Amino acid sequence: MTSSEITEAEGAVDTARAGSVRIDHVIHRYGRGGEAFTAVGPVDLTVPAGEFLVLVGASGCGKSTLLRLIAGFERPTQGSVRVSGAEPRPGEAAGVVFQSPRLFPWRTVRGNVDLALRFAGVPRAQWPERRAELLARVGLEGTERRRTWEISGGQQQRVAIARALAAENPLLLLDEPFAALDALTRERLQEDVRRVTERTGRTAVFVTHSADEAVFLGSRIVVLTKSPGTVALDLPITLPRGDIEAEELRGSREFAELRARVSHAVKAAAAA
Ligand SMILES: Nc1ncnc2c1ncn2[C@@H]1O[C@H](COP(=O)(O)OP(=O)(O)OP(=O)(O)O)[C@@H](O)[C@H]1O
Repeated sequence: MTSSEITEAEGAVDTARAGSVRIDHVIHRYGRGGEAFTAVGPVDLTVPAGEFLVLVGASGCGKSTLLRLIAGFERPTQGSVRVSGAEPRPGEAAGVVFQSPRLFPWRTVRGNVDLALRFAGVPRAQWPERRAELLARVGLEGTERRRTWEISGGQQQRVAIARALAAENPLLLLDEPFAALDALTRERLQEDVRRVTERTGRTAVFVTHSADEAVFLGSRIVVLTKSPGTVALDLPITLPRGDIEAEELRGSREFAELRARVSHAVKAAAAA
């Protein structure tokens, strides 16, 4: 047992550890004065390093706002957010993947990944090796010279994931990254993201509308109430992972039961 496991077993999570997230009494409002609108909170949430947390909830309940607060794109109106023990700074706190890939269309796959490596401060001499490694990790070997408009939507989203992984950041934030993809591509990418985070030991916070996606990916699922979003359900997911094929897992009774439970909680939270 490592020292961090001992700490967690004792009930206290080491929130200064790289990749951990701590959200304390956070409330976030958009606008000011009489126009102010409370989008989130109050929320208290601690995400230990290495966890795969999925945020689920009805449209407009504040999932993306919470993710933006963790990324450091927004500062909370009240309360505090800490990533790896410090106030998050945009571009430094986490690798972020959005619903649309947001690639540079005039660049090749290689050019897009290299730009991320440059932003991450990786010395140029290491780019070829790191690029090859990142593209292999997301199943894009051999596509380096292709323009982003020459590859499929699923492949574009894989490039976006490779870019987010370029910074070697211990935290990955994903905001409905597969929502625009067809069902088959979506399932494949879910398997890839799960594998990548498991292999690299990264913490992930993933936003989705889908109970199915949440149960497949999450080691923990948090369902938010309708706006302003607060925690309605905090559910650890203990499905077998390493020893079971994705198809078998998706077809299992335990999977179906959890999916039904999450789906029910999302509907109840939206109606409350
Ligand atoms: N920049 C902004 N200015 C004002 N209001 C905003 C802003 N961003 C979000 N909101 C509002 O805050 C609420 C929460 O939005 P948010 O995007 O976080 O929800 P969400 O759960 O991610 O929604 P969806 O699932 O539809 O993407 C919504 O009512 C939204 O209209």
